[in-house]
Amino acid sequence: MPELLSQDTIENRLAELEDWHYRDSAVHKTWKLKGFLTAMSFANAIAHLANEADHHPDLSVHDYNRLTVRITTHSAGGVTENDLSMAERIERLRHGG
Ligand SMILES: C[C@H](O)[C@H](O)[C@H]1CNC2=NC(N)=NC(=O)C2=N1
Repeated sequence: MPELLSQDTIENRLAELEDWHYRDSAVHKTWKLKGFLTAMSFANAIAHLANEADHHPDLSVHDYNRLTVRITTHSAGGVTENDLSMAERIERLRHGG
């Protein structure tokens, strides 16, 4: 089972990523996209990535054009390397990496 990371470790890693925050035992970010379908498409792209990695974030398309992603490791009850790694992969996806 992946181990829980300390708040310091989590915050140091998130400092390398734009607009990601640590709260309530999870890392999360909200994007404002061009429109509803853009937000849905981005959510779907993340869903494919997540399924491949077998690590599944909470995804919420809300307020017309916003997507909120919340990532935690359910089996560990908090943030592990798997969550930070997924956040980094989502950023690369978003920036076409
Ligand atoms: C069997 C399978 O690997 C587990 O159920 C995985 C699936 N996806 C998961 N996703 C997340 N976010 N946390 C988990 O603990 C988790 N466990």
